[in-house]
Amino acid sequence: MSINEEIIAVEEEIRKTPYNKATSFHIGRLKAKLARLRDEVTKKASSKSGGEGYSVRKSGDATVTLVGFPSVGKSTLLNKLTGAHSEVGAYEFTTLDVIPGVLEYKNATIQILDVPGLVKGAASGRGRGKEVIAVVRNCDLVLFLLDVFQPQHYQVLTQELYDAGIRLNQKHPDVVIKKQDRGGVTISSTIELDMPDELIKTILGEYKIHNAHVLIRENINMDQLIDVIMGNRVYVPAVVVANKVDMADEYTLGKCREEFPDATYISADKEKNLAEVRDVIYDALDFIRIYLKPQGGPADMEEPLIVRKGITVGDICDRLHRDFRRKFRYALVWGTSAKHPGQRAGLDHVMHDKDLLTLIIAK
Ligand SMILES: Nc1nc2c(ncn2[C@@H]2O[C@H](COP(=O)(O)OP(=O)(O)OP(=O)(O)O)[C@@H](O)[C@H]2O)c(=O)[nH]1
Repeated sequence: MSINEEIIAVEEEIRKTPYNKATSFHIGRLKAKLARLRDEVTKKASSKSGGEGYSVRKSGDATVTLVGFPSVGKSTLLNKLTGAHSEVGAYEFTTLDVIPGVLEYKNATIQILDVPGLVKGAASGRGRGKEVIAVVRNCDLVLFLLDVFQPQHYQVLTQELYDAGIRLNQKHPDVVIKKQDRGGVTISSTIELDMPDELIKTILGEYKIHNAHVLIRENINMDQLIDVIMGNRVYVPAVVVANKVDMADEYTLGKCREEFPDATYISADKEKNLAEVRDVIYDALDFIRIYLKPQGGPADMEEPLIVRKGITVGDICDRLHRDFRRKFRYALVWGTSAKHPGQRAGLDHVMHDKDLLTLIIAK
């Protein structure tokens, strides 16, 4: 049996097994096996491609990947948003390589990548899918572009990315596994868990983890536990945009809206609602503005530094100059992240939107 056949067999068995307390251990083992098999396939696929770079170098403040089936209008949207010259064709697979475009919006420079259509089987290395996956793994936001006539594509696309270890609109589970040399598995949790300890131990056992401290701070399911054990998952935000509304009748549009009430409905070709797409991208990227204030002088309120939410003083040092972290003495912070105006802060201090920052760097 090939790995892909094995995967199908295990998936089938999971689907067929009714979930209850008695079968949960069996299912847990199957899921662990499935995750391992999928990982093997992904690794094989990437080693076959010689590991050579398909990736486009990241530039700007954030990178967005357009993901969609062939001919849904990705090249058209990219061109309209950024003025890049991605070839637009009325046939499938016009995008043969990654085409980067740059969207300048509200002081942010956002790189948008149009990648070859993701087709079923991408995670297993079919078509050019594995290259798309490599790009998606490294981006900051996935923009699913759907054809309003074919919303069912969404399911295929998200499943494809899921199988390749990409988790959309999810946070890394709040679980820490510390492997030990002996002492068995000890589990501590700060909340009540649906999964019994024995099941957690069974799943860990599938990965030959027999001695470990496990700290769990949220009510996770089996899949999330496996994600933590595998350790190579990426967590990426995603938004949905439905295209070609100019051709859609009320019924088609209504059906799509029912399924995707939060999607943005556009016509890339007729430039309808493109401003909304820019806002959706900007908001989903969670940008914040930091105003740099030279010591003793006024802050530069004209050109804030555009960074992502969660950024620390240390990260900002790295961005400004390669020596700043090493020569850093302390920072002064004004704004909502500061306990009081002009609070002294260290490298780990997390900045908020519209904070003012002074860096004191040794000469
Ligand atoms: N009616 C209509 N047609 C559109 C719209 N956007 C794109 N198209 C057309 O759809 C076809 C495919 O568009 P592309 O932008 O090449 O699609 P793509 O997703 O980049 O396709 P691949 O490169 O094959 O992955 C072209 O004929 C476009 O003119 C739209 O909003 N409305």
